[in-house]
Amino acid sequence: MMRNLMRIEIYDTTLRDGTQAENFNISVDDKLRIAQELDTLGVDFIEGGWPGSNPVTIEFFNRIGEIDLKHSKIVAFGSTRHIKNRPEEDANLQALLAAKTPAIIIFGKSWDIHATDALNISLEENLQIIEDSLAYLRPHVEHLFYDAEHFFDGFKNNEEYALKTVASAIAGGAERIVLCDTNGGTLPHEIPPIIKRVKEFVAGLSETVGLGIHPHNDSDSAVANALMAASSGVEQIQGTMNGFGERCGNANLTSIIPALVFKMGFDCGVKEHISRLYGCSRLVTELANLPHNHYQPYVGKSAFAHKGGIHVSAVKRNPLTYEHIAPELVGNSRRILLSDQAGRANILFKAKEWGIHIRPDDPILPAIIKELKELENLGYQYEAAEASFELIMRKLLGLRRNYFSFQGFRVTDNKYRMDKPPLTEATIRLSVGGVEVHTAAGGDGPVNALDSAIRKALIRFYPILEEMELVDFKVRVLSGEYGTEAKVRVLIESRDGEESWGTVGVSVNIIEASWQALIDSITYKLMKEEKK
Ligand SMILES: CC(=O)SCCNC(=O)CCNC(=O)[C@H](O)C(C)(C)COP(=O)(O)OP(=O)(O)OC[C@H]1O[C@@H](n2cnc3c(N)ncnc32)[C@H](O)[C@@H]1OP(=O)(O)O
Ligand SMILES: CC(=O)C(=O)O
Repeated sequence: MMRNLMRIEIYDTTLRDGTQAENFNISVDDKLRIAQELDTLGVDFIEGGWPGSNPVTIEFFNRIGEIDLKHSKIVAFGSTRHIKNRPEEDANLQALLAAKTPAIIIFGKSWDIHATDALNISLEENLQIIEDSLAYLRPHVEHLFYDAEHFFDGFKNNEEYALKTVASAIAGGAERIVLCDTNGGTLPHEIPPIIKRVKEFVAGLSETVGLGIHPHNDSDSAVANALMAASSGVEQIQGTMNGFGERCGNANLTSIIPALVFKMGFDCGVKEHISRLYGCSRLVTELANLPHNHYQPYVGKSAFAHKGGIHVSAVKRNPLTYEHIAPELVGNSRRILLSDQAGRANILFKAKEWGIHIRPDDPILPAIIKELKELENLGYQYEAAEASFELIMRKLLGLRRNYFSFQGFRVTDNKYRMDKPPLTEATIRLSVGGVEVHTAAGGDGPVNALDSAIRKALIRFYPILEEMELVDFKVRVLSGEYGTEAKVRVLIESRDGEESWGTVGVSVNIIEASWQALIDSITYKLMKEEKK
């Protein structure tokens, strides 16, 4: 239910804190591409990096200045000055100014032990460097923010001192005090009373300074903490796309933004473009060359994937029954999965998607479900191999054409010298429309050789097969539950210029299982062309 229409700032730090995540590495070009997408999405502030820390970041700030952003303001990040330097000679503060951004944020210490033990300075000196670093930057920049590092831990340990650091930041000219849960240990119930106290304190010092929050996810509470902070009245939420960030990550903006917009009634720049969220989330993982998390709320591939028959049946009647929001709102889409947990509704949904007409009372329906469940019991799995199941469904309905007829194959691996890889060859026999073909081909391995031989045999009849390629090949050993033989399941993903599709094979023999999946893949491509 919409409760208010308060404006809230969305501040993205994927390009800074996100890059502090293990294995998250992106180039300057990637950073520029992400910044442009965040701008199109309507994020208010984009933290580009720490200009004092590395050449990639400096290049980013040089180049982003030449790009005309429509909505977002770029922020340069850094720390308070070093105790030994005066602000005007501190390299870090100078680098922040050289970045020539409309906004700067610096972090300082709120927790007394960080001043005394990490910086090795007195509590008084810490207050001084916070205030004079900000005061030095203030005249040079449109927006000046202060990241109160470890604020929640500092507040719990020494409330009076943590609040003094906030007072120093306000005295230095910060317009936002961003309360950081740097170690990510704070739990949602702790957020409202602390924010209430800080708001009262800040209100006693300034009428214009607002609060922000920057939660980390070490207790798996970063999103919840951000939402608690929003409902406690902060003006700015900081997080990253997909929650990438140091250690367990930052607050995930792909969960926070839809919650703010659709569930809490907040207004923000992203509201208008929120259907780009799914694409933006995928762009970030793609450029970082990381797998996208299927189970991510809102933007994961599985976020609106329905498997249980009961769910599918109800969703078809009214999606609200098992979907908390409409997937299209964030650019995602509903998916119906095929598995041994499917019922009639799953099959009817898929049939419709594949252009197959089956009436809900068609007596073939129970037979299709039975076939699906029996095959899954034998080790086949159709969630990632829907093309194989479409072929089965068409066969049961008498709608499947035989494009070729296989008579046999042989695969040999000849390890003729111990210091050389084996020579692998496949020979196959098949016929197309009564024409017999007997072909051989070599390959890097047995499956590659088999694939090459099948295509060599078929391509002169079906040149369209040139368009397709195998993009993924997965083998899984199916253990005890399927009997004493070690069965394997092979999943193949193929693609052409238009789409990708998955097929499956199961056998105690890996070559046989691969052959089944290969044949399905080729048959699916031929059927697809014919459907056109
Ligand atoms: C909570 C956060 O996420 S903060 C952001 C963390 N991100 C990063 O650290 C990534 C980028 N960092 C870097 O490239 C490097 O650490 C640099 C360039 C910033 C600094 O490198 P170095 O000068 O070699 O120092 P080092 O990495 O050991 O950091 C410790 C120094 O930073 C100083 N420092 C740490 N926090 C602050 C602060 N808020 N204000 C002033 N100085 C600080 C410490 O006092 C210490 O200096 P000292 O040894 O003279 O006492
Ligand atoms: C500033 C920051 O990244 C933190 O305190 O977590």
